[in-house]
Amino acid sequence: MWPMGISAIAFVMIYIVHWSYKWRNPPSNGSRLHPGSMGLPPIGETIQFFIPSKSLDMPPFVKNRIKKYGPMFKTSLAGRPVSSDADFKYFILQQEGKLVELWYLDSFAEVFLGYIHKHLKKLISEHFGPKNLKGKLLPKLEDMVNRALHDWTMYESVDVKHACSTIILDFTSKLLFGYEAEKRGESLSETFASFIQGLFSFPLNIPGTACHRRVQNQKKILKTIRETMEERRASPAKSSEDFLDHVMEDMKAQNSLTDDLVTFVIFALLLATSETIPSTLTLAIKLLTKHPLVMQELAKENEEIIRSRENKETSITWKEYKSMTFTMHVILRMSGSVGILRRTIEDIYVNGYTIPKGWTIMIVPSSLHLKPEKYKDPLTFNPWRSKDLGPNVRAKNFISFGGGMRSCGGAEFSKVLVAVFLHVFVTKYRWTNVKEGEIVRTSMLGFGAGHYIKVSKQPEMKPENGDYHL
Ligand code: HEM
Repeated sequence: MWPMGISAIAFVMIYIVHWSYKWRNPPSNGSRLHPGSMGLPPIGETIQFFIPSKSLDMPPFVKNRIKKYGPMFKTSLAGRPVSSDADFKYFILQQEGKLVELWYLDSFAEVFLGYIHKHLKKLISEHFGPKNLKGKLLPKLEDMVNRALHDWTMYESVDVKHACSTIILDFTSKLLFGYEAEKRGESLSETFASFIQGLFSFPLNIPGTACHRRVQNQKKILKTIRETMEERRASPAKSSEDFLDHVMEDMKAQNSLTDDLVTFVIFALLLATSETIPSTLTLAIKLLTKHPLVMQELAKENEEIIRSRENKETSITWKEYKSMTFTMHVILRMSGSVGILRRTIEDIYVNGYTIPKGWTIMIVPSSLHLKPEKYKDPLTFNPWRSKDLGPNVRAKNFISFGGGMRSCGGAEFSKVLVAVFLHVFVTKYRWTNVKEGEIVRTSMLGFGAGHYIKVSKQPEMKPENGDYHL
């Protein structure tokens, strides 16, 4: 009996050692894989990857490995072999469908981006792109910001990210499917906040858990969108020329556009706006508060725009927006909250190493955005620096909105919204910190228990050479 037991244990141990060896030395068809560690099976280095960082600097996971192994390293996340690049991100983003394809750790993101690209990119661009922004949305956005900031002055403190998320979701939900938060007496922001919290929870769907709340909240929003579709089918006269109306028109000709898919895409677009722009704005406000001289410059530049108008009451024109030199590039460059994943569909050879077919390439924007060789003193807050770089250098060294065929469909909308928000905020309001939110970077950018400010109206626009006091 004993010898059999010992043989069985020995067999299991040999199997584990062999499995572990194969895991740590993945097949490469005889070519050289770049250095790095695959961690321990089956999770590899997933836990280290998800440890939150409390700084705007490059995520320690990436920074430490670049220091140890060089700009390219291999690792393993969620059971899959991953190669992280530092130097050829721009190239990879141009290789969609040739050397790489879309792939996400989160199947939700993959499905969303896959469908959107295939069916709805043109429609998204018609609604969120420069033409509609220029012709229709710009004054509406300014009006929305004016009303929101006026409301903020009524509170002793405002959680910036949450408050931004509320106004942006109210705006986009109307744009997408005519949802009128004010009339309904309910903004979608609470539901989304709860959904997002649940995204990073343990995937156990039992009542009382964050995961359960995520599922319930997702269902609730999907139901609201679906009901709107049904109402419109029942009484077409109610149509309002929004995104949903246009998709429903397309649905008549395209069988692949099912109710489920359309509902899901609208949900995903709401999700895209609910997290990204609010984080950017919160970081902008946080950094401006810390850098009064930058704040002063920004206020002067924006006041000058108003002063040079013949009619002071008019809203921002497209030309004025384009003349604003304070860009959100600097904020996004420093926030680096979005990671981009691709799967190789061919072996890729780089600098004597191979990234085998089927591997994941992890594009971490901050390892490019915070590279001192590309941006001198990368963590210094200088909103005007990207202007000095020139458009070509900037395009290659800035990938917060992705690049190539799959670049962000909401990039211009996001840029306009941030510019308009800051324009109104610095020319008409002032603020003080109530409670500073600590930076927490996971795959998204968070601010601890929230970044709270007190907002008040500026008595009047300051004289031309007046100082700006926070
Ligand atoms: C600060 C704001 C935003 C950031 C940083 C951002 C970032 C990104 C990135 C990095 C991608 C590329 C993903 C990939 O290549 O795998 C992307 C794609 C996309 N984004 Fe955004 N996004 C923002 C706001 C928005 C908004 C407001 C919308 C909605 C109107 C939006 C809609 C999309 C769509 C539709 C795609 C898919 C494009 C395609 O696959 O063809 N984004 N975004």
